[in-house]
Amino acid sequence: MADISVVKAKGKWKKLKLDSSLFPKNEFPSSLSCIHELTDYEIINKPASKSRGKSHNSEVLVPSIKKPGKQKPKSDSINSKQQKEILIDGSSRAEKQTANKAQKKSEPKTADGVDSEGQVIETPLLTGKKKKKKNAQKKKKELSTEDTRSGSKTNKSSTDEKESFIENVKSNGTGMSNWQNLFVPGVVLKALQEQGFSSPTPIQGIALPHAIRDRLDIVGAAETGSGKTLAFGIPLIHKILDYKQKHRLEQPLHSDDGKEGEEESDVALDIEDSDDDDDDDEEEEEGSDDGEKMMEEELDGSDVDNPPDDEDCFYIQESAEEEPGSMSNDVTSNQIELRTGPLALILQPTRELAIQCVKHLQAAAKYTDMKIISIVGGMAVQKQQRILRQKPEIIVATPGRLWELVEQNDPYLNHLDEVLSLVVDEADRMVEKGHFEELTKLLEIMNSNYEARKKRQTFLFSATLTMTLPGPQRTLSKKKNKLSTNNKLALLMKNIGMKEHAKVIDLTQKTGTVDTLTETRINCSLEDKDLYLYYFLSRYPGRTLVFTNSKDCIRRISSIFTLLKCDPLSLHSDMHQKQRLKNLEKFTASEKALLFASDVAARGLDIPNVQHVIHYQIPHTVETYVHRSGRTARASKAGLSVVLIGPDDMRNYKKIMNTLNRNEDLPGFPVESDFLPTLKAHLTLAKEIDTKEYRFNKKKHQNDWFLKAAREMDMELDDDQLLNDLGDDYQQSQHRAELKELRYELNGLLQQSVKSRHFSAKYPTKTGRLLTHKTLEDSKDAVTEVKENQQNRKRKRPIDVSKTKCNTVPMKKKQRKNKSKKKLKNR
Ligand SMILES: Nc1ncnc2c1ncn2[C@@H]1O[C@H](COP(=O)(O)OP(=O)(O)OP(=O)(O)O)[C@@H](O)[C@H]1O
Repeated sequence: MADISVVKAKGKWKKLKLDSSLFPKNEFPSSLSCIHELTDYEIINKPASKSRGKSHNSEVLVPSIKKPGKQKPKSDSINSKQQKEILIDGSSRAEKQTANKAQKKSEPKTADGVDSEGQVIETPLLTGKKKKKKNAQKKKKELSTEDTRSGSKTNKSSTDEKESFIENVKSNGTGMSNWQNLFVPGVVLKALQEQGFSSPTPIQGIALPHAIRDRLDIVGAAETGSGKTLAFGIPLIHKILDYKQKHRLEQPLHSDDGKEGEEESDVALDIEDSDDDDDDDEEEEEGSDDGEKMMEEELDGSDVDNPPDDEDCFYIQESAEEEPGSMSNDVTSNQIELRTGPLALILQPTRELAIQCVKHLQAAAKYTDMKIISIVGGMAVQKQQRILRQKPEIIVATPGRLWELVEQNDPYLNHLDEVLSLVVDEADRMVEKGHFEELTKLLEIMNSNYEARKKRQTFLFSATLTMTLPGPQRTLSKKKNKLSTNNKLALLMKNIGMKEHAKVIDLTQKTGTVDTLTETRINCSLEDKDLYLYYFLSRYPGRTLVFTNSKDCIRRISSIFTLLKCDPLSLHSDMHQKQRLKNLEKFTASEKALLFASDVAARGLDIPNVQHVIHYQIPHTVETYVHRSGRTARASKAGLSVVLIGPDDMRNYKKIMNTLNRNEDLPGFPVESDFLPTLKAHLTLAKEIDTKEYRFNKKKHQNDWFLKAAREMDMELDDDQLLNDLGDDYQQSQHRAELKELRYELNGLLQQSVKSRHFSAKYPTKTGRLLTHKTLEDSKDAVTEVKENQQNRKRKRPIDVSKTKCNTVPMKKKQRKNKSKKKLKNR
């Protein structure tokens, strides 16, 4: 084990002017905003302890910055505040204070000087005094209760953070500078820049420093499409890069193509040229030239025994710890590290989400050698076991399949309890039926390793997390369900081993949905739902996602709309995984694609530029409404949601609106009724064909099944009794001919353009133009149409919600009585 160098501080920390000449090749690290220099110190060499895992008090690590100029000796002892400033360099004063608080919070939970992950925390030795410790503990207690509370206070502070973040972004303008101070590794920044992510989203801007710099567990709630994946994904990548850097071993260089060397220099573009001046030859060539002394840090950073009880001392570990959040460029694949299991685990509720999450993370980790894979149901188990043998750093999994592999004693998954980071995405969904059991079993295994659990960083994210967590005005319809979900979530947070001082970031709005989403409704009878859907799809072609409450409904409307040449795709849980993914791909590929989906697609799916979401039936829960609607209007883009409200949907619709604090009814979607008769004719014909085909095929299918079963059992069937009557051959061919004719007729109708009914040869000339038939396609985009319609209505007369036919906001009893009295009078 390497010796430890102890630094005895003699001088003061002095702020240096930032100058690109301080860095090799004039590469000024974009994330750096300040450097302090220790003006005088003495290095005392101390032998390192042989025991690992022991606490070490208050190591303070020298920032890995090339020291320019000479150091002026000064006699003052080191000031703790100044030390901290160095370690959280690049952050604002407020951030520094937060960091200090966060440090204080984490101290008493673990051994002194080691944070919850067993990493060295930047607390000076001088805090050893009892009184100060007590104060710090008191403060920590206050802070942690404030943070973990999901009530208004936390919400308010998240809102404040959001406001100040938005202000910052505004004042910074566009450009990657908005990522500064968020401690994003340079390699990741480079990938983000390539993707055009010039600015972090609010959840990213707020979560990243807390996760990376403060190393806090995070409970995050933000609207759909707000970039939550990277809000937890970047800290994960950061942690793994950090880990790899600390645990690299020498490995024969890959001399074949020199690719890695190239990658390395690429990677160095945006990154701080820090302390990667290690023993590795290749890195010496590529790396920094300042000749600073570095050493490898031990796995948990706690290898220092008996630190001197000297207030002015701190340690330089041989690989000097970087400031929290900073990351060197030393992340290429010519290193291996001592690990036997994955470093991070992300749990997702659906297969599609897991696969999508892998894609997002792979894009962000493009310039690292990190392996990120998915373990999901519906794929061959053997194939997944093979992939696990490649030792991926990050596993994104659905609980069911992961548990199956754990049960089969997969050697790599035997080390699941050692992961450094754990994410439970869509956490409120994960505690629902179908996931909770496996999740609990997985957590039991993961938490069996107490030490690892203490070090682990945990993230719980969802767009509707705070709807499930108790809070003001978040009441859900069924109290029983609500309680059980709350209990489960509380249980999850406990079982998951989230730390007491987890940071709760709630950026969800009172209305539950994003500002860029336009929400509308169409009230209609049950039978007319198909007609309005057909109207919408024909008039506003664009990538449209239609949600239904049942698979049977998807099957029915799929076949009708196929006959109507709308080319629908479908997605539901009864489909084979391959077909599901294929359909998703097709939907993503075409700008005018139509997808009929069950709620398996409601959460998380990030399909670019979905223009419209239609709720064919109102969902059963408010969360589902929010998630379904959130498939459009993502990443600040505009989107439209239309709810088709039949009489049966009214109750749930009202409840959802109430839960989402809507004082007004959703605006009605403007429908030009002139087009409806023609569309109805198409639809009627399509339904007739569908019914006839369906009935015949069903009977035929049953007969085939019976005949096959009888053959297998060597039985003779009495045709008349058991088999459906399909008619004789002649009748059957007549039936087929009839269907063919109907199809021919329908196709003929579909080829004609749909015109408005009310056109006559007489027309008003005052307009100065000849009025012609309006065709169905003559329309603006749906969002513009809704907005213009709303403006026109406002101009004409103020909307009195209580008098509109489609009013769905619950009326008070008294109002209702008055209304019926008036009606009686009028009669
Ligand atoms: N900083 C950024 N700038 C621009 N786009 C971003 C940024 N971060 C993420 N995105 C993009 O925004 C989209 C939505 O991100 P993401 O899927 O993470 O949202 P989410 O909050 O998890 O949504 P949901 O709650 O629906 O799961 C993605 O296409 C992602 O690539």
